[in-house]
Amino acid sequence: MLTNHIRNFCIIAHVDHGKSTLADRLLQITGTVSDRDMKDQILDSMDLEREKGVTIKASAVRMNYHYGDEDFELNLIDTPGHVDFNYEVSRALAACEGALLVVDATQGIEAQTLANLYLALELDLVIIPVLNKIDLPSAIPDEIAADLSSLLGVPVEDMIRVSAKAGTNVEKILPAIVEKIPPPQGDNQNPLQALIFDSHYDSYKGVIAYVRVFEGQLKCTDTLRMMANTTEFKPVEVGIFNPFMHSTEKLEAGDVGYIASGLKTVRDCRVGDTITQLNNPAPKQLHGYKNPKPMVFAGIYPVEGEDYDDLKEALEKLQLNDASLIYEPETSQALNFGFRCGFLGLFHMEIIQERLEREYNLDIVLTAPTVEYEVILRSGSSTFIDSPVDLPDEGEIADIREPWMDLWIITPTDYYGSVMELVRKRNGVYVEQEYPAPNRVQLKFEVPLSEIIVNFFDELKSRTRGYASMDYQFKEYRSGHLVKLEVLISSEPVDALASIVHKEQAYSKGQKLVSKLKRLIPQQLFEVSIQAASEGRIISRATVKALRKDVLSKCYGGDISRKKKLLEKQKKGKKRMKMVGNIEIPQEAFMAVLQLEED
Ligand SMILES: Nc1nc2c(ncn2[C@@H]2O[C@H](COP(=O)(O)OP(=O)(O)OP(=O)(O)O)[C@@H](O)[C@H]2O)c(=O)[nH]1
Repeated sequence: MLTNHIRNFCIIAHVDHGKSTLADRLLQITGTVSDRDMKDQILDSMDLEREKGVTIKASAVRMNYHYGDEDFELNLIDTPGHVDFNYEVSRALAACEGALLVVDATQGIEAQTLANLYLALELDLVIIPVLNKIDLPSAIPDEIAADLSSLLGVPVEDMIRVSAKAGTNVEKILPAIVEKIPPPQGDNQNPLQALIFDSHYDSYKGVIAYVRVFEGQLKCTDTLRMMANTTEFKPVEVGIFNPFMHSTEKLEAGDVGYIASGLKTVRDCRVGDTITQLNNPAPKQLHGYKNPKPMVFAGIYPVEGEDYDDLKEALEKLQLNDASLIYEPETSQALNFGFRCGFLGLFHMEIIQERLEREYNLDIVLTAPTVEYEVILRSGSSTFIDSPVDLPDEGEIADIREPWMDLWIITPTDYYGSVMELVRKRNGVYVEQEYPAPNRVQLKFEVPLSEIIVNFFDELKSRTRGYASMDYQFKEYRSGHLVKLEVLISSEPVDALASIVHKEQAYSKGQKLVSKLKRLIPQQLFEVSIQAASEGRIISRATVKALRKDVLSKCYGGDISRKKKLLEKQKKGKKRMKMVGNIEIPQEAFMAVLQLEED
């Protein structure tokens, strides 16, 4: 097809504003998916993936659309919904010339609405504003159209008001796409430049790269090369999604489609990389390649030791489709064998945790998440550590630096004070504010990442009755007066309970932790001492008194089966305990470090 009959676009929205529902409707009205085949939210194909074991991920769908006596090819590219995947979002946007900006007419502009909009504007995308959920009684489309109009600098009449759920007005979007979004540029005669904007692993065809061809063309007989990663490969197949994988003879400049690479890991096929031809390479790669770096780290351990292999297998499987998840085996004296995992951010961590629990049915313990610290040594060298256990001896350390983030929060103005207080409590620094809409304020802060990885988002939501939204981005490493806070149980340091904290908080955190542990550690047959220590000093101390626990004393008479039952019950209770030396510590205690903020 001639490129002037192609339109490449994506849908950007804040979470839950209706992106997937709208995509479904568009596929339906263009006849890409028949009504009968219409499965709700075809673009969210995680369930399908799970059921079939192979992936049918349609995150780039070709729709045919007849308009004004001409046939058009509309490529809809899906964008990931979470802040932690901002980089992936930016690459998906880079594959398009335009974007539908979907805003919920009951909610208005939210943090991701703005974050995604700014990404799209940076890439010079044409924006088509769409107000969704106009069927809801609580919708205030006039007000929100006015807000959007002043934000985008376009007339109120330009907002397309739809109900993606009911299908109302959705048909008005297609002509707008054809008329407003420019066709792709590019020349089939130039050397090949194809941008990878997503990928997934397929057990038969290897890694499938989702590509947008900018220049040149490619066939399945060509030998190809990733320009940043330098991997060379011969494709197994090339094709398009309509909405499922459909092989074609070639992909040309302007096209969106897939290359089945035969590669075994998504790590060899990085989002943002440029694919070219081995024997006729492009002079340079497309702009914007970056290797996303994990920012948040935590240990993941099976509750039951025998689940270790299952956990390992589950992580391997998750990593097949998620190049940004990293893990390596780790042993902890308290939690035995597990994995140290790295995530892009707190939402990424939650997603992985949830998938391990729900999809793989695993009972896991997550240790307190940490960030990656840069430790400057007195010797002049520096090292990065992501676990308090790896911190060098205090005497060797000249400085510890930690990652700081830019943080944006949008909230109704009523909660202004409460949000300010929350961020201050987390050592954040106020930078500026803007009013993207009446009664809504966008606050910008700088904040240490370590302060927002535990319970921050939940607290923000509860303080603002669910109305605030946030977005954050790495800014820089800064010196932070950081120290290690250790916990000693019966004079033995317990690695899984150690943390790195701001010096001025060490004392209060140490005290809280000790009193919490005192409540959580059950009485044993002997006295147990709990201490918190930092910089070589004991900050706080408590004792759990000895107790002789005799479950059988409850049994009078000689009912042997009842005795057996009680012993059985006691054994089970013990299973959820971890032995540290000869002391039983419940799982909960390891989470205590995490939950200090809540007290
Ligand atoms: N009443 C009404 N509900 C809608 C409409 N569009 C979407 N919804 C509902 O809003 C919720 C979120 O819709 P999704 O399409 O999943 O939103 P999304 O933006 O894709 O959400 P994420 O995938 O989480 O980013 C669902 O419960 C939809 O049924 C609409 O036009 N009217």
